[in-house]
Amino acid sequence: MKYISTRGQAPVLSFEDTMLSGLARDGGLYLPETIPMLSHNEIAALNGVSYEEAAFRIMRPYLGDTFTDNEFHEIIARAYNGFGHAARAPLKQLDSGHFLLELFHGPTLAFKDFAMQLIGQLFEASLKRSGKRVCIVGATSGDTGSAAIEAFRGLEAVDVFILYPHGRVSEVQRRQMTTPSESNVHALAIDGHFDDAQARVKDMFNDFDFRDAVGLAGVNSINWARVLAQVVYYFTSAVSLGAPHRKVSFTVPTGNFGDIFAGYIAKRMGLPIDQLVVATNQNDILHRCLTTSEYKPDGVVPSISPSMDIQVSSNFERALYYAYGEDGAAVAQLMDELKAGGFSVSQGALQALQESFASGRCSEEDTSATIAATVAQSSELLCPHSAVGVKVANDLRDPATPMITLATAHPAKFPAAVEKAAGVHPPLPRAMSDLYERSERVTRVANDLDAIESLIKERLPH
Ligand SMILES: Cc1ncc(COP(=O)(O)O)c(C=O)c1O
Ligand SMILES: N[C@@H](CCOP(=O)(O)O)C(=O)O
Repeated sequence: MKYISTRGQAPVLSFEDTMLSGLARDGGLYLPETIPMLSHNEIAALNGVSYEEAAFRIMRPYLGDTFTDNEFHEIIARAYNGFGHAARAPLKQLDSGHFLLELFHGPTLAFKDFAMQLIGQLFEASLKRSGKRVCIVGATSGDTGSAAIEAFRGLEAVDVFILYPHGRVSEVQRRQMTTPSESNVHALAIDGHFDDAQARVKDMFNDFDFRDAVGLAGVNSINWARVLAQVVYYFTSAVSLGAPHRKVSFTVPTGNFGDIFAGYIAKRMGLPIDQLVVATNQNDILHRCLTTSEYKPDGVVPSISPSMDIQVSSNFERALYYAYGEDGAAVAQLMDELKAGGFSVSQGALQALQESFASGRCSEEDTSATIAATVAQSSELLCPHSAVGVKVANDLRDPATPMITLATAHPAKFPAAVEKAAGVHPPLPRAMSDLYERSERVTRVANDLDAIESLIKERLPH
């Protein structure tokens, strides 16, 4: 399996090199040259197998000869061993025809653990074999950072620097990033919002001297392996509701477009998905683009679902690549226009996007009201991101088709918003109950590329 860039001008890479290199050298994002299909029978045969076995069967075709089957089985087993639920991604029924896919039973209580725990194991196995060392730099609005730090803390051949927007993540998210004591992990609080942090990370990848000097790697969803790992739970949940013999729909709380894009890949692999619904908070650039064709970032507004406070949605580029008929030059042109303020999607591409994705927006008031109503009706305490999904799913769903809404984080990561909405305090799981007593280690940084690069170079072991 070979991987190509959305902008068409970067070297074609293997799975392993794609995983270790992050952003393509032309600024684009890597995608597999072809998307492998699973047959009707292969999908049906996923029914009743463990999450780990399903993960093996779904991801194996993408890996080429990077690992033997045996090695890959062991990597997957280690990745999901620490999850707090035997099913890994259990489904709960909310009401007739509406199901919640709980993706928060991993070590940092958000869906990011599904990919990050796996990537931690993949990196470790690959780097042990090659003897190489990498420097991971990531941007986070809260959950990617904590999942990355958890997955890579203490690893010999990896240093991790996570940029998070100062004052714009929840206290639990911040503490998950700032309290690990291992010297190879570094939390950096940047003056700015998530889009600034993500832009600086991409700048570092595009600064080839820096990139090559430090051995830069990325674990944001620019990394194809992140998206790939997230494809798995679309299959396992759909199959448990009767796929491939019947269609299901998904609603996905969306910010950087990685999770919903994994759903799109699942559909292209043959999973019979009816609606794929993008659910946004008040930072609704994706909903506006999918309904009007205009993609013009106009400033991030803080919300009670802070992990989705994003206006420059990285993986939308991958969706645009397919919507423009796999035309890398057209994507590169749009990304240039974005740098200058924004772009309009062509009519043909908009139609293609609308054939793949529906969308809706949830206000702050509706987010709180959905948390309150859901706990009253079904005893399920939602985090604000999942509530955005549930509200939009209720607005758009077709009662004839089961709807699965992705519950992307545990309510205990956002206790203030949840308690205000529902009057219930969500306690942290026991393993984390002393989180508020642990001491924090964080460095405040300006939104300045040179300053951040210098700090990283100083901190790296010489
Ligand atoms: C809890 C939570 N929900 C939803 C999202 C949005 O996911 P994506 O960025 O893949 O669209 C995020 C951030 O990624 C998140 O942390
Ligand atoms: N919401 C994310 C933002 C980064 O997204 P990613 O999927 O590209 O890593 C977060 O929690 O950090």
